[in-house]
Amino acid sequence: MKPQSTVFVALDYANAEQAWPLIDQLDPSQCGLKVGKELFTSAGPEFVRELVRRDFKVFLDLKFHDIPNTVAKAVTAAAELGVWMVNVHASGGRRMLEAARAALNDYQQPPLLIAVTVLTSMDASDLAEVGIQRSLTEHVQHLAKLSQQAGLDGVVCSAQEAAMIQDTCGKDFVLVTPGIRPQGAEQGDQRRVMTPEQAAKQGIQVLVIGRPITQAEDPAAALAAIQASLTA
Ligand SMILES: O=C(O)c1cc(=O)[nH]c(=O)n1[C@@H]1O[C@H](COP(=O)(O)O)[C@@H](O)[C@H]1O
Repeated sequence: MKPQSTVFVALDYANAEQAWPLIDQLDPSQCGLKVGKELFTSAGPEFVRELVRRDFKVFLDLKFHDIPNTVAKAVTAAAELGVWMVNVHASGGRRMLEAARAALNDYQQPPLLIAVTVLTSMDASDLAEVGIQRSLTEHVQHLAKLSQQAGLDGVVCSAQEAAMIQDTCGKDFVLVTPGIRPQGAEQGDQRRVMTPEQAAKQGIQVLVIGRPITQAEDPAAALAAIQASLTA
């Protein structure tokens, strides 16, 4: 039996006032919440603390990518907020990843530490343009292995790469997949997408879904429909 996938709603709203109407309709035992750059920049750490107080699992998606000392301090600040998961960019390199890992060593219940491999908005031509010579799949695999060697708990990747990473890194390595699009939903800026049903069948632990929920006429109903499709 494959582990059940948890949907994390990407709260990509301009401010807290716009986010609360949806959050108020959600059950913390049914989904997690992702706070990214837009909302964190406007609503700040107190908003994140309030979500934690309300028992939500919070994925703080600030994709830290900086020198090792700075990233270590930033993931420590995230742990102090009580978030469930925090991410960094794998392309920050081994020493940065190891510094982030070491920074969380003293916590009894540290947040899951996850590395972004290749953004799901990128395709092969985007990668070639930034000078990566190997194929997109090979690059994702390379960064996943590096992240695992550095002691991270898992990676962010496209659901299209899930089986390959499970083969390479094992099934306990946590996979977090954005770029999830229900059949017929607009792809927008995402390039490597998969439906929620297909992704859940692969035993991906965390499905990150934003606009198909937040831009729906009734976001809570859109989330409920996606969740029903996962267990159908
Ligand atoms: O780390 C992430 O969450 C992330 C990594 C990635 O490769 N691609 C990606 O889309 N994300 C985030 O996942 C969310 C996807 O949102 P939608 O495309 O609206 O479903 C956004 O908040 C992105 O910032």
